[in-house]
Amino acid sequence: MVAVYPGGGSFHRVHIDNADGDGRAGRDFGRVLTFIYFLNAGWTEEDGGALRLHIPRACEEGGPSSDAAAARAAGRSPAVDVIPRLDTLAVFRADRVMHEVRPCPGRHRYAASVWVTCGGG
Ligand SMILES: O=C(O)CCC(=O)C(=O)O
Ligand SMILES: [Fe+2]
Repeated sequence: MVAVYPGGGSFHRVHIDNADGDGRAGRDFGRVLTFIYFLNAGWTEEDGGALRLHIPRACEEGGPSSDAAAARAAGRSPAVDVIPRLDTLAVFRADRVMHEVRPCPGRHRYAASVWVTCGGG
């Protein structure tokens, strides 16, 4: 799927791509992995539209980083922002990683998404 955010503050609220875990109950097509390839030449942090990945607690096993611990202590979930520059590929667990698209104030933002599925459907 290719998606365009047309500027004007467009965004995508916090969500998960497969809310049904491994998809066996048939929701969200059993998505287990998300690949997002960004198509925006010359995009900078100032253009907004970051893909914000909220780090699940399971990824902190073996010792949370001090950044993650500080974020949780402040009542926030630790997160990583991916700037949607041309030729950047983001890959994450579709059934575990909450994420969002931060507001795009000006430019059109393009991204191609592919989901790997397992069961479900
Ligand atoms: O374009 C992006 O960075 C993410 C889009 C997304 O989360 C989705 O389509 O489910
Ligand atoms: Fe998503």
